[in-house]
Amino acid sequence: LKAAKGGVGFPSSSLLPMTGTNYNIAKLEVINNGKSITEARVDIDVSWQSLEYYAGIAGTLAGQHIQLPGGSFAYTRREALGVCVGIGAWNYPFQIACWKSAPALACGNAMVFKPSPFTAVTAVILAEIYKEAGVPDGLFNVVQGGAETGTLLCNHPGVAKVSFTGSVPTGKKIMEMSAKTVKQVTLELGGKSPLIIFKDCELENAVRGALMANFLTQGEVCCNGTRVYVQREIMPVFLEEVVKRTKAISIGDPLLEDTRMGALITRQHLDKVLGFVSQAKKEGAKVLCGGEAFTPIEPKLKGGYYMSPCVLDNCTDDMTCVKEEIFGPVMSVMPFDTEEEVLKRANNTTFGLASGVFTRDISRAHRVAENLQAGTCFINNYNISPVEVPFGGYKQSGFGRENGQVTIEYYSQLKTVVVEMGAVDDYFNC
Ligand SMILES: NC(=O)c1ccc[n+]([C@@H]2O[C@H](COP(=O)([O-])OP(=O)(O)OC[C@H]3O[C@@H](n4cnc5c(N)ncnc54)[C@H](O)[C@@H]3O)[C@@H](O)[C@H]2O)c1
Ligand SMILES: NCCCC=O
Repeated sequence: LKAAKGGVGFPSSSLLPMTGTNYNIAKLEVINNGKSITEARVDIDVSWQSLEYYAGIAGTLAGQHIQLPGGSFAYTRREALGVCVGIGAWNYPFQIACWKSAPALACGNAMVFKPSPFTAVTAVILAEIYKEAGVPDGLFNVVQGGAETGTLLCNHPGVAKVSFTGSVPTGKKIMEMSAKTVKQVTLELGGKSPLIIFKDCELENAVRGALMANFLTQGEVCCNGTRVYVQREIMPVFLEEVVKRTKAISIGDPLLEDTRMGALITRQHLDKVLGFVSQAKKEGAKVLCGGEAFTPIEPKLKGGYYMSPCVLDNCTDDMTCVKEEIFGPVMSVMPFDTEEEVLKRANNTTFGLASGVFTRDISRAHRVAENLQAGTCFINNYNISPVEVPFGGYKQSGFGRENGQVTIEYYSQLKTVVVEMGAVDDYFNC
């Protein structure tokens, strides 16, 4: 099971069949969400890696010793916040529950977790796993429900912190509710991330990267690089390759080993994504492939929420498909000429979750990473999120981080203890 190390992406070793509990959770996640079994396995691997990582860190939490004059000193203690609420989105149900609860529990907090009502099942499995591992009753709790339940949790005076994963509009409400009792907040919100492909890139990798940046989990990934900027000279060859491979993606029963794209989350969401494609056409974009409801051959899959992955050409920065988060398998491709120009265009958004650059020029790669206004920049890859690496947004994509050591700071508070070793000053002369 430890063969797979990685994140959203597909380390090839993670495609090995799994057995036992992890495989059962992955299957449940497929039924929960509709994503392919190969992806769900990666999600479950990333999830247990998060539990192991923070369990290891728990014993290392430490403060600082500060020497003061006269032998006095101060020290700091990292302490728990109290009851933390976790509210999750439906695209990575089990993984989100682990990314929030593992650091929360490692820091000594209790957590009440509310999954999305569209994917209610696997968070309960996590609660069972914690119980089996010896976590005392009441330390990790799952409550089911939608906006109303989430509102009650955010307004509860006994809650110290809310860690939220979801859309920007809901994130704003969470912040507003939490402000009433000055709760700490972590917001992991949406994105419309740029992926910049320079003409000196390794084209094969850039094409694979563009698929990774757009079509995992049916395109329902917050950090997807859906604004693909391609340097003009290589646009024809890039488009030819990317369209050829997009057309070859196998869509169908997500429980089958060969399937690489399952079903979208709901009929309503499928209609919304298809609506973005229609709007893009009206605004002048050209559909190079996909963008339609898809009916797999198997009779039992009729009526499923499938769509063919879509590549849009002739896009411009002012189009709806380029400005708004679609959260479906729709890639918008645009040409650019210079580094300066593409950086300006890439940063011209209220989002700032992720970004990517493909180039062989090492100086350019780091310069572009420095200048992109996003919480993550992938160089020559995309959508890799190992548990050791902090993940989170800039601008309206949120604040706070998940994964990595830094997340400890978001689930704990610092107490300072000041120790006097001499006499107290007779300042008042009395
Ligand atoms: N940055 C990240 O790490 C990350 C990860 C996954 C998804 N997302 C984002 O999530 C969005 C898609 O997920 P979604 O449709 O589930 O988002 P959403 O905002 O509709 O819902 C997210 C969660 O909030 C709850 N909720 C809804 N209204 C609420 C309210 N008023 N008060 C409290 N809770 C409320 C929902 O029940 C659900 O559990 C996309 O925008 C995507 O980019 C971000
Ligand atoms: N697995 C991390 C990606 C979550 C974003 O949707």
